[in-house]
Amino acid sequence: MSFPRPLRRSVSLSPARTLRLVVLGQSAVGKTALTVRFITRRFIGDYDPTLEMIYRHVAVIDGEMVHFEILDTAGQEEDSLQIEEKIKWGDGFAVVYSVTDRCSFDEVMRLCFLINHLHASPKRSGAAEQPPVVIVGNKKDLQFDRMVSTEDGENLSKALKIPFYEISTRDSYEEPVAVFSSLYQELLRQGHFSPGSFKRRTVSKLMEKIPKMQASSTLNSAGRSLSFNSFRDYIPE
Ligand SMILES: Nc1nc2c(ncn2[C@@H]2O[C@H](COP(=O)(O)OP(=O)(O)OP(=O)(O)O)[C@@H](O)[C@H]2O)c(=O)[nH]1
Repeated sequence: MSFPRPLRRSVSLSPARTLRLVVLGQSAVGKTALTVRFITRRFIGDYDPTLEMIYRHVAVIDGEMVHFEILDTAGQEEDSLQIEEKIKWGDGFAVVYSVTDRCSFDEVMRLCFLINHLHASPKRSGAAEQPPVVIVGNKKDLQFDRMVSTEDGENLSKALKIPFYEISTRDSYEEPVAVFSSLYQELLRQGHFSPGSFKRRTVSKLMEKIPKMQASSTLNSAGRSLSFNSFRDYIPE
């Protein structure tokens, strides 16, 4: 998989595409760790439980500049209206569970159905097409604490016809990249973007209240994304 590609100066970039992704799942499954790993390449061990956060990140994929807006949701109980609002906001979805937490796995199916229900719209190209969703089984490094087998994840993936990744955000940078990359590729395949379009939509009142974090990485002379030193280095907008 060729993602993300270093920026070469000779590449002429089309106008940016903006891709809104929502990371869903129960508390402590690793949603923030996954998002921050993708954006910064680093695994940062401890976070306070997340309130909603939108991360912005720019990556160059196959010569296209892609603006990611990633909504890292709170895993703690929310009312269903709030979750629905967030799901409606997104273009693509990562539904995360921890292989060490059976309850978090049981929640995946409910979230996937909710996403399909809310995005079943004639506006989507190919009415029968599902919105891009991936199921992510995180923390596979914790083999001794495992409560959900790989087979469980694969069976759910087959039943729901949704791609499945079992990953360790702690041990791998490539695996989180594959998760976000596959959502991008699927949105592209579905023709969700008009070529080179810069898609902006109205941000709902609820989303305006969500604190935003700017995480657009700059590119150094070696053509690699600069990482942030720590979570605190993000600059609030
Ligand atoms: N061993 C291991 N620990 C992980 C991994 N991913 C995340 N964690 C840890 O799991 C804990 C929870 O991670 P978070 O990213 O805060 O989880 P979250 O889903 O965002 O939690 P909420 O904000 O409460 O919704 C942290 O202590 C992380 O360091 C992983 O792949 N392996």
